[in-house]
Amino acid sequence: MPPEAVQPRTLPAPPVQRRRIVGDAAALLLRAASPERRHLAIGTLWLLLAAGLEALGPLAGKVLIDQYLLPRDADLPRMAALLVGALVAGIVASWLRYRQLVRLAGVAMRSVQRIRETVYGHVLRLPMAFFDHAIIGQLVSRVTNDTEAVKGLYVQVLFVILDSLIILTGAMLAMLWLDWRLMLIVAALVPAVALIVYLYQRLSAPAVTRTRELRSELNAQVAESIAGMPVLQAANATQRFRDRFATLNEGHYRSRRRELRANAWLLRPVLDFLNVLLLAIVLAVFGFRAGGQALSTVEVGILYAFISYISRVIEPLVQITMQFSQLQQALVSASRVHALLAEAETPVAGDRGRVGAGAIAIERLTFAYQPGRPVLHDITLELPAGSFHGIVGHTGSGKSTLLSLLLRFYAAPAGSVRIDGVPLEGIPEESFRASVGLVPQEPFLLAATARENIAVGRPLSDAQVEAAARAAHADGFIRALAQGYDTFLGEGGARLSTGQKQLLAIARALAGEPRILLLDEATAHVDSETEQVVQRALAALRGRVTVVAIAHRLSTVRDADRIVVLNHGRIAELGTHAQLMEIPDGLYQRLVQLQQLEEEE
Ligand SMILES: Nc1ncnc2c1ncn2[C@@H]1O[C@H](COP(=O)(O)OP(=O)(O)OP(=O)(O)O)[C@@H](O)[C@H]1O
Repeated sequence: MPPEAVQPRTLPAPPVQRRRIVGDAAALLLRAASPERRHLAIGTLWLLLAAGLEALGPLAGKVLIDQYLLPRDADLPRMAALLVGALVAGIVASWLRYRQLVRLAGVAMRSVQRIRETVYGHVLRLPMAFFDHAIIGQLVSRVTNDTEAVKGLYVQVLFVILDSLIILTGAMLAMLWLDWRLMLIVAALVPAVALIVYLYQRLSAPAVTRTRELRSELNAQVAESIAGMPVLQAANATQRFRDRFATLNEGHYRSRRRELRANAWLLRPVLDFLNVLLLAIVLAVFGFRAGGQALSTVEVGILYAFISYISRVIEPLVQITMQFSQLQQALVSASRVHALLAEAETPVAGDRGRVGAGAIAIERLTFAYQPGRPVLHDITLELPAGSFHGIVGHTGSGKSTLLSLLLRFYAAPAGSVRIDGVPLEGIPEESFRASVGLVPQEPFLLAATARENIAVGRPLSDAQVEAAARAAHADGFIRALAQGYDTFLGEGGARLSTGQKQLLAIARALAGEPRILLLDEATAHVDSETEQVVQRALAALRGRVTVVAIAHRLSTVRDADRIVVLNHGRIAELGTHAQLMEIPDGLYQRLVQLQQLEEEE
């Protein structure tokens, strides 16, 4: 296998700072749980009460031993009252714990539901520049898997750790009351456990982070392979992708195994050993104090209570530490979700102005994706309302970039683009998107019906959808489908030809009744007949809609009011087809001649 096949395709992650991960995760939890403050407070309060009631059990046992059993004082009514009291306290405590855990489970699930919706909503508002670098599978993983793992964080933090801490505190307080010196011996367990957790974390944290990274890469590869399946199969690359997947998967298995080893060695066995050690120490202390004599009745009672409490201290500590590996994973996930949420959203546009007739004015527009490397230079252009402009130029000359700026996918320098006199950045989003339609180069279709694909969630009547389809000359082929407008088009419109998809995309853009229509090589993949259909559809918009069409196929824009010829990000020529053809040795003329040659070949 070639070495590059095993390299992960994502950039190596910067070393993760533990403190930052915990801080990010805490910020995310607080944010998601803030509407649940009341439930959290009540749940914690009742859990405290439950722990208090549970702590009474061994105390009742101590009193029973001290006052009745050892002195052989069979005061039956009092003994029965003590036992019934302890039983009722136990039942109430169990009921309270059950109710509160159900309550906190609700808090956890609602919070995660909220986080997932927030993350998805946030992703929808991210600027296009973000998606230039995003890997789809990893993003999907953030929205689904990582948010699910955050639920683990809630379950661990809220249920196990909170509940365990409360039980622990209750038992420690009871021991403090019984014999503070013995309590101090038991309390020595807490730093010992802290040390174990620290060691565990040191050993397993890199493996936990790596496991999650690899899982996300596995997702990314599956998503990418499915999206590019025709290319993969045609290029006979499936074996290579299988190998790469297997290597990633093997890495995932190894790092998961490392994690589990640390878990298996450090957690339960060490804690169980500490439990035994502690019992031995407490028994030794009692033996030492008694100095060979029989224990007094008071001491027997205390010994009984202490042995009960030690198991109550150990069990929560075991629970907390056992949850640690999951907690680690959940923390990493939460911090990644937090990082995604920290990505700056597209700035909110102003609230003045709206698109009217659709006149576009571009003035001295210079734009760079990377600082210092402009791809558009000093563009000045007037596009009157209702006009039809074609944009042509060689590959990489900046045509799509200009369109992306008109679409506000990237922020154009303030004031350099105006629509009806209003700076682009000042037009409210709703009004802007409703007035500017796009027909992209790759017509993106949803796995839905033809009707839904034209409406894309907008509240359009059937008549409006069908009128748009007629205007795009798509009505004929849609009606010929098995269920007409209600025909399911398959994932990505798999049941349509490329030309039909393109007409559908035009219908979708027209259905919004835009004032401005932008087309990005809408005829690149269609046959000459469909191209003529598109041309007729565009011609019908003349005077009503401002049309800007990028075209590789020059015949599409031949009839445009003006054709803009871009060359290395600058306007090289501007005029009608006839005017441009007259420029001696002109760029446009050469493009036309080249295309004629290609067609003849
Ligand atoms: N998202 C991006 N990030 C960085 N550089 C980009 C990005 N998109 C395009 N470029 C660069 O900007 C330049 C102009 O690209 P653009 O896509 O606008 O050209 P184009 O004329 O539309 O090309 P084509 O006809 O091939 O679609 C190119 O050099 C390209 O590499």
